[in-house]
Amino acid sequence: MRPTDHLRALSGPDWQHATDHPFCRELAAGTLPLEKMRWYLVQDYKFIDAFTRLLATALAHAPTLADAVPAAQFLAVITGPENTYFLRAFEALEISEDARDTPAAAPTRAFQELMIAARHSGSYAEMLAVLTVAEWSYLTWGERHAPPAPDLPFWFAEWITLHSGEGFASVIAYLREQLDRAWEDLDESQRARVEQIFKQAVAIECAFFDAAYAA
Ligand SMILES: Cc1ncc(CN)c(N)n1
Repeated sequence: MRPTDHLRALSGPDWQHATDHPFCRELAAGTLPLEKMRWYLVQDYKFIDAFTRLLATALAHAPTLADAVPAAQFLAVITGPENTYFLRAFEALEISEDARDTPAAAPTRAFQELMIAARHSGSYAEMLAVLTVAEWSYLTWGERHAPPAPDLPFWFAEWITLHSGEGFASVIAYLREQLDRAWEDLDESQRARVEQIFKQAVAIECAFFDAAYAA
């Protein structure tokens, strides 16, 4: 079994919950209340900040230039089309600067802390564990709902297209391959730590969607 399949299996029912959440089902159906989407966008933009820094740090730890290039290209997507998606959605949904200034909610903080710890760990495998959960879980729900219905407003439709399709699938293939390879060089206690981080990241993905859905 691939190490990343082993890690996913360890996260058990949380994986299913994180990748088939009513929040995403309603988003794809266009029935998600806008207040929930506003909450999600404000909190997720805070997630993106720490995520971008973690991805940049993982890139710096890639063993070769060839291993770093896909991360650099993905970084350009996050800081390009994904960043402008947020800015356009804030404007279209009339989310003011003040509303965006709200403190990070508990699951956002938990994610930020996990990403900051991974970033400072010096361990490429730990960084990849968090990145892989974040992108693989999103690809899984994104693919369930792609392509978006043609009449869906862009703040729903583009969130699906950003997390589905060949280009995004190749990012997850890359992250999984990097983590599978890094895993081979870990000793038992390092593997246990990666397992714990992977499981924790999946649990926080669940908590993040639960909080957005309850907003
Ligand atoms: C909480 C969370 N997890 C993952 C992703 C996917 N980039 C995201 N935008 N937000």
